[in-house]
Parts: sequence; structure tokens; C-alpha cells
Amino acid sequence: MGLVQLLKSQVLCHLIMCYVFVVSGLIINLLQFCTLPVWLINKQLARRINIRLAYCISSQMVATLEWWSETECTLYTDPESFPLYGNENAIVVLNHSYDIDFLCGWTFCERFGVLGSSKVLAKKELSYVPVIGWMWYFLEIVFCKRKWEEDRTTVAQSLQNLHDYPENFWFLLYCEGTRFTRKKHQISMKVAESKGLPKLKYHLLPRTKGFWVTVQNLRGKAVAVYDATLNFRNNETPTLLGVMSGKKYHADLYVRRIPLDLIPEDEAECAAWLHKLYQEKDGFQEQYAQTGRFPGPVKSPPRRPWCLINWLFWVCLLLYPLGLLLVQLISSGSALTIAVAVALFSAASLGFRWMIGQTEISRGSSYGSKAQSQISPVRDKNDQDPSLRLQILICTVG
Ligand SMILES: CCCCC/C=C\C/C=C\CCCCCCCC(=O)SCCNC(=O)CCNC(=O)[C@H](O)C(C)(C)COP(=O)(O)OP(=O)(O)OC[C@H]1O[C@@H](n2cnc3c(N)ncnc32)[C@H](O)[C@@H]1OP(=O)(O)O
Ligand SMILES: CCCCCCCCCCCCCCCCCC(=O)OC[C@@H](O)COP(=O)(O)O
Repeated sequence: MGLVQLLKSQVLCHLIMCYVFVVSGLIINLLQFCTLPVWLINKQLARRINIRLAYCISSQMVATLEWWSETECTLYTDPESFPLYGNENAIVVLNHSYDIDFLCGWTFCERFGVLGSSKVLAKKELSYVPVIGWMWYFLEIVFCKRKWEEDRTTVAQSLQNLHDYPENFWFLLYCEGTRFTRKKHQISMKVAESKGLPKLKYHLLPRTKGFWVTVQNLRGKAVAVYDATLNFRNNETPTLLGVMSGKKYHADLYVRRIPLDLIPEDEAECAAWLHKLYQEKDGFQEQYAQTGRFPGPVKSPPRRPWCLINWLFWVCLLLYPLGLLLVQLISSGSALTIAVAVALFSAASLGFRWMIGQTEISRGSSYGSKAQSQISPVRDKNDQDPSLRLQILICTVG
């Protein structure tokens, strides 16, 4: 291991990175809060300001991936679609199998110039995460409780609000609804079986309602669905801590552009279309497992310097006061002050670790692993046959 690599793997280094990320993030959250009066006067201006402020936060994590760990991201896609990426609004459907799949998504957003404006259908719990979750409020990220009865109106309304959004965005949908684990996979395949759907090897059974509601509500605004399938070379399972330790990964992303007009409007047909899409995605993963590559030519956009410049700016701005504080602390010689500082430092470290934990599959939710919680026979009146739900419940619990 070289000296630089050794340095990157040091906990102290990680703490400094977290410090810069969190303190700069909180400053930006505060600035975002200050844009609230602008919303009242000029909503589009406030949105544009927030896109740039959000870029200052998310691009720091992208810089860690691209410049610190030097992870390579290869894009497999058709050359005719390539010029359209970043120049239109699109719904992105991505597999949800890795701790850092969202970060790879962000990297591609960055390279196509839509990082600040990109959106996601995210679980409500993430909105409470300081810095990222708070930033998302001002970006009009769509949150869901993963309870269709409650989500059906709130999600539709939030999507409608995006119709006059002033800049191009990608709207990310993890249709699997939760990250892949063996247990969740087993349960979802029982659901697939009970519905007479073919089994998937590499994906959980997609939840179709969020996709349908997104497509219906973004019609006229988004023009395409980007079917994106991600994998990592050498069977690697990358983590955020690995990235922060400077571990270099190699991500491969296969993207197919599908015009939105081709997606059926009818809910049942749209659901069937999505199930077919996931069967195809499974096929691409199988091909990757067999050959180590996705279909189609490689057309990778290069990394850009902006996220690095932004990161260095915050590092320079925030390290100086931290150094000054440390010097003052040590020179004070007061045992009580030092004890308080150590306690604060420990609390901050725990906070950082908790935030990183949000990205870890091993600390993920139980959603999708307890069939009962999703398949209640008592559903709202617009839902499907309760007897079918009961049948699935019996099947999955059994
Ligand atoms: C180029 C690439 C990169 C681009 C990147 C672009 C942008 C980046 C921007 C930001 C990055 C940040 C990333 C942050 C990540 C955060 C992501 C998340 O939080 S994922 C979790 C939240 N999102 C979702 O859940 C979306 C998918 N879910 C849905 O669509 C759901 O339908 C729902 C709308 C959330 C409603 O949830 P609910 O639980 O009520 O689901 P359903 O009504 O659908 O469930 C019942 C339905 O499912 C069947 N069922 C039951 N059990 C299972 C099971 N275990 N597996 C599968 N299916 C199951 C059940 O039979 C019912 O079926 P049916 O619908 O037929 O009746
Ligand atoms: C620049 C230096 C970086 C230091 C970073 C330190 C802090 C890191 C902060 C991380 C912020 C949290 C971002 C959350 C994104 C998590 C995305 C995700 O994958 O969510 C999971 C959900 O989809 C599904 O949840 P589960 O049901 O699987 O459970």
C-alpha cells in the first residue's frame, strides 16, 4: 500500500471529510432556508438558486467517488440516445442492489449536467437526515411513506408541481422499493409466484404503482424513461466507507432510452410493461455475470472538474477555523474544556457514523421482508381484489 493510499484509509481523514461535508452542508441548508422569501416573489429564481446550492452538497460526495477513490464509471448506451442525455427530462429506473448505487447515479447526473436538479421518489425517513434530507425539501424531492393509501395523492401532487420546473431533471425511481437482500428476494419471489409472474434472479419484484403514478403525472414534462442497470466489476460490493478509504471500484451502467409515449396509460398494462422491463433487466444482469459486460457500445462521458473545485473550496474554507479551534483548545490547558471538546467530538463521530449507516444495506429497513406489512387484505376501494391479496399473504407467510 502506497503512502497516499495509507493516508486515505485513516479514520482521522474520514472524520475530516465528514466534518467538511456536514458543516458545509449545514451552511448550505441555512442558505436554502434563506431562499424561502424568494419563493414568494419569484419561484423560478428560488428554484434555480436551490439547484446550485444543492449541487454544492451532492457534488462533494461525487468528488469523493470520482477524485478521491478514483472509481471509474463506464456507460453502455446507444450512441443515438447519448446526445439527448442531460438535454431532456427523463424518468430513470435503476436496480437497487448496492450501498452506493445512488452515488453512481449522481456521478452520471454530474457528467450530464443535471446533478443539482435531479430528483427521486424517496422514502420519507430520508427527509430527516441532516444535510441531504433537508436539502431535498428545497429541491422538491418526492417523498413517500411506502403506504399506497397515503402516497397515491401526495406523490401525484408532488409530481404535478414539477410541471413548471425551470431546468432539466432526471427523476429516479427504484421500483424494487427497497434494497436487495437474500431474504427480501425470497419473499418477493413468492409474491411473483403467486401472481403467476416469472421469477427474477437479480432483482426484487418491482412495485408498479409508483412507476405508474410517476409516468402518468410526468407525461408532457418527461419525454423518456431511461432503463438503467448497474453492476460492479469483479463481483465487488462497494460501500461508502470503502470510497472514503480511497478504494477504487469500477461501475458499469447500461442505459436504454425508451420514449415515454411507448408506455401504456392503463394501470394494469403499465404494470405488465414494468414487469417485462424487469425481466429484461434480469437478462442483462445474467449476461453481465456470464461475460463481464452489458450489451451495446461503450460511450462514457468524462468526469468534470467542477465537483472537485467545489470540494476543495469547502476544504480550504473550513479546515482553517478547525485548526484554529484545536490550537486554542490545546493551549487553553483546561481539563474541563478538553473533556467537553472530547465529548462533542465523540458525539459528532457517532452522528457521522449514523449518517453513513443510512447508505448501508445491512442497516436497511425491514420493508419487503415482512410480507404482512405490505399485503393487508384491507385496502382502499380503488385497489385490486382483496381475495388475491389474502392469497398472497398466505403464500408469503407460509
Ligand atoms: C443514469 C442513472 C442515474 C440517475 C440518477 C438520478 C437521480 C438521482 C437523484 C437522487 C439520488 C438519491 C437517491 C436516494 C435514494 C432513496 C431511494 C428510496 O428511498 S427507495 C424507497 C422509496 N421508493 C419506492 O418505494 C419506489 C417504489 N415503490 C412504489 O412504487 C410503491 O408502489 C409505492 C408507491 C411506494 C407504494 O408502496 P406500498 O408498499 O404501499 O406498495 P404497493 O402498494 O406497491 O405494495 C403492494 C403491492 O406489492 C406487492 N407486494 C407485496 N409484497 C411484496 C414484495 N415483498 N415484493 C414485491 N411486491 C410485493 C403486492 O402484491 C401488491 O401488488 P399489486 O400492486 O399488484 O397490488
Ligand atoms: C464528501 C465526504 C462524504 C462524507 C459523507 C458523510 C456523510 C454521508 C451522508 C450520507 C447521506 C445519506 C444519503 C442517503 C441516501 C441513501 C440512499 C438509499 O439507498 O436509501 C435506501 C432506500 O432507497 C431504501 O431503503 P431500505 O428499505 O433498503 O432501507
